[in-house]
Amino acid sequence: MIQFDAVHKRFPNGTTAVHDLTLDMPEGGVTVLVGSSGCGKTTTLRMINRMVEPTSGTIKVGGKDVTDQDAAALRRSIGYVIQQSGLFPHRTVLDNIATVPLLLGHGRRKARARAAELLETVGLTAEAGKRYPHQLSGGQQQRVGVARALAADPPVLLMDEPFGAVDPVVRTQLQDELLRLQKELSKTIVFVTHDVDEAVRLGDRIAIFRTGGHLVQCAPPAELLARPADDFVADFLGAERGLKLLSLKTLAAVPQGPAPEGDTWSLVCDETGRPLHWASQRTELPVRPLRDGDSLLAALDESLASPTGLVARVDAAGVLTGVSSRDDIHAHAGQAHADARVAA
Ligand SMILES: Nc1ncnc2c1ncn2[C@@H]1O[C@H](COP(=O)(O)OP(=O)(O)OP(=O)(O)O)[C@@H](O)[C@H]1O
Repeated sequence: MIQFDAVHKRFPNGTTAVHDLTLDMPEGGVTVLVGSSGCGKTTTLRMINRMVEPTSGTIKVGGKDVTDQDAAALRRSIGYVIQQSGLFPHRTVLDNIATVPLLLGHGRRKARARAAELLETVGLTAEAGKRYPHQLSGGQQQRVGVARALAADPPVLLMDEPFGAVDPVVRTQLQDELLRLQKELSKTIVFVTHDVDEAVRLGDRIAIFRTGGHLVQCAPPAELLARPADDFVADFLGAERGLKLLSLKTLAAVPQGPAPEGDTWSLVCDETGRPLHWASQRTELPVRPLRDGDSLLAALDESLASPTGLVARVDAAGVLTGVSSRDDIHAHAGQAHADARVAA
């Protein structure tokens, strides 16, 4: 757990970057800091590992006041990932990842073995480990940045716009990877972003700041979307709050029935039962089969694209389990909103 208690940061030039911040960031969860440019997100993050010192107030990590600890040792014990990956250009990828374990006194062999393991964890090949950072794509460099931050197995990971400089497709992949890793590792993560969708996707809790370093609201994404504290938060979350909420709910509970046969449209599957397309006498249209873990938003989208309004459901192996109707999906979407309003 990371605890901010009445933390204030005023820079020598008179700028107040963080104003009286009291905030708990739960252990093993992802707390996302969002807000417009200059509202104090990075300053908040950097006070956790003492790259910036607060003017007043206390910050505790795991119950210990950070100012009671040696700043360099503290920094090494906390993973830190930034937008431009911050890799050493003249060291190979493997050596970059091994940096902190080496600093911590692990032998060279052990540090490199750990680095090789991590390379795989973040989805890179052993061959990539031999290259230099400039020989990797932006997305790959960010993966190396994450691997390097994880190398000393720190309980806390600070991530400052780590996926801000890559294209939307790679960004989604990196978010997926982070969610997968987090399921296994349960780190306490503090993640800064400008992107509301990224915040909703990754955050267990989202803290919204406004200019002057004021925290406006901190809540789980569903609660924030269902009941923003004020107009600032509502505006910041954007017009499609309802749809964003549906991105948090899965399709699992929506009933399914058998696929239609002998109708105008039929669902054609291959010999193993995997859906191929919708077919009528005159034409074929694509099908996007969904799994239980896919979102209600994806289901709603597919039900609108589907010529029958039906969504093909598949199991983990991609084999058809049934279809769900647009009406049933819509009903669950409405229920998700009602539940969020009650829970908020
Ligand atoms: N070293 C510094 N000296 C003076 N002012 C600073 C310093 N670092 C940051 N600031 C100011 O403090 C405020 C908060 O900055 P910070 O970088 O924390 O915001 P941010 O929310 O992370 O912004 P962005 O989203 O643009 O990265 C800004 O007004 C910034 O100009």
